[in-house]
Amino acid sequence: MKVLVSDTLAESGIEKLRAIPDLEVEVNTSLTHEELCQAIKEYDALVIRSATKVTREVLENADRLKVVARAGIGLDNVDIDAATKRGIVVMNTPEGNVITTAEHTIAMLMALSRNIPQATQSMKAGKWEKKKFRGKEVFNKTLGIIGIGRIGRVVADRAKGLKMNVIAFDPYIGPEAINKLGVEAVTFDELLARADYITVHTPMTQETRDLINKDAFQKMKRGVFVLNCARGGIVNEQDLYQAIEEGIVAGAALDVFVEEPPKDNPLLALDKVISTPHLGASTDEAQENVALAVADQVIDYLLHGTIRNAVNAPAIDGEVLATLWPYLQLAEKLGSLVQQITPGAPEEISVEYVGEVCSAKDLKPLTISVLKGILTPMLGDQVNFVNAPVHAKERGIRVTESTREEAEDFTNLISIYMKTSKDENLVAGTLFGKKDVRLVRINDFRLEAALEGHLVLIYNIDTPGTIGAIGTCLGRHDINISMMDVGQVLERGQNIILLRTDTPVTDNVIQEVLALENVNIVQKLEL
Ligand SMILES: NC(=O)c1ccc[n+]([C@@H]2O[C@H](COP(=O)([O-])OP(=O)(O)OC[C@H]3O[C@@H](n4cnc5c(N)ncnc54)[C@H](O)[C@@H]3O)[C@@H](O)[C@H]2O)c1
Ligand SMILES: O=C(O)[C@H](O)COP(=O)(O)O
Repeated sequence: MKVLVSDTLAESGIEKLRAIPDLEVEVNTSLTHEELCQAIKEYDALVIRSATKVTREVLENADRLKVVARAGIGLDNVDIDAATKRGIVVMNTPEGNVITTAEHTIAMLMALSRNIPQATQSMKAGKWEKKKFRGKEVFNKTLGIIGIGRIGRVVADRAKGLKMNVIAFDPYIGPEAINKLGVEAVTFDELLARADYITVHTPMTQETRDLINKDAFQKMKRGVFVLNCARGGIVNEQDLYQAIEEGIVAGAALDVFVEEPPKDNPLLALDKVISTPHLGASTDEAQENVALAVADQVIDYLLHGTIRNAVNAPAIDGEVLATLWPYLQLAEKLGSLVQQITPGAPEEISVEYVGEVCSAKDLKPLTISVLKGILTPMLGDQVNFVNAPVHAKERGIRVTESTREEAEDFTNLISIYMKTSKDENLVAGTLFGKKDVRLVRINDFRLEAALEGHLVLIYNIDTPGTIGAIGTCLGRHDINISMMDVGQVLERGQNIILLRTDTPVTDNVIQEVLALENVNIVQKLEL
């Protein structure tokens, strides 16, 4: 398998990837977008940081690509929807540069307060401007943190060490949880009104784009300092310029920009603005962390199918995957079976988990496996574990999941009910031992059949000689039956027969079986 590293990655990560004999690793950090669109066709994995733009166009050319792996956090340079549609896992390494970025924020905060970059520049020019660069203490000042996630809370911790009063606004974290960090939870407007320093640590979303805009600046204290070490555009650049000109903002520290590298950005010319070229994560330690983490994640996914830190697939670690693995197979096989026996467009899918299987921490991967099983016969290879829920949603399929811990006949059971525009069916299966996948129910029929290979499902009236006639018919066509299982509903005198054959059964043989006396329905299945 081939891995392309298209942004600068610490050598340790590249070595780790190269140490895997099954991986061929190419490093090329100078590809243009057009070149990447061409080159990507050959690769199974793409490793990036923030410079490579993984656009829809790149992904449309990525015929073999299985994973886009970001050494770092922000994924706004990746079209995640387009990747998901194509079944490409997008993963990042969310932990490795948190401390480094928080430290950079603190460094910017101190540099801003004491005019360190400007004073350095002035001295390099041979000047001694002591008066000009008088600064401010941060002691006892109020720091307002917008977005108190991984980085925000490390910033809070370090700022408390500087004896600042820390307040924070984060609508997705309850006030109690924020207060527990020793940080006062406040509303957005309160933060704007009270803070001497405002720092943003949110992701770039529709909601956070231009979050700090003209209106917000109007609500701030005069003389406030503003920092953005998160993403360019969370603080609106034109409005910031204006606020500095109007004297509302005494200084700004920017590590990130709407356009990177910035072209003719007037903010950079202002004395009151200090800036770094997206250096938040650029320390030896952080780069080592993210490079090693991304290499591990790519290896785990390409070689073992273990998905970690994926933003478009539920995360399953190796251990959980090992436990869930047989259930994932069972879920997918049952999904495939119910789809193949139920004609029409799926409208409703209800999955019930019974018994031991319920002890799995997260059943979502199993339900996704069911969807993958159902959709693959309809949509082919384009469906996978990543995009199955998206396809189901697009088709307006209602999917529900329920659990029942007390098992009856089986220690574990997965049941799927599917209603389509034409029919409805219920199938259920279990694991025998630790990993043998078995079908145990189709509607009211109980049976016990392995779920694999070329299968023929026959509904017939329970009369002597019918099974013999079916066997003879297949024998005439040189089709060997390797397994047969019969389910009965005695009171109705009805049978279902599930046959596994060594070779696929052709349509004309199916018609012949259907023509036999007492045979009502014959369906070919592939599992
Ligand atoms: N400058 C750099 O080099 C650098 C390095 C790493 C991360 N980053 C950026 O830092 C930012 C934060 O990263 P993180 O790992 O802490 O993310 P995180 O997901 O751990 O935390 C983000 C927090 O923002 C909150 N949030 C979301 N929308 C909000 C809103 N409208 N108002 C207030 N809070 C909101 C979330 O609830 C969450 O708690 C991201 O934008 C990331 O891309 C930059
Ligand atoms: O989101 C991140 O991890 C940071 O913005 C770092 O980006 P970089 O890897 O390009 O330095």
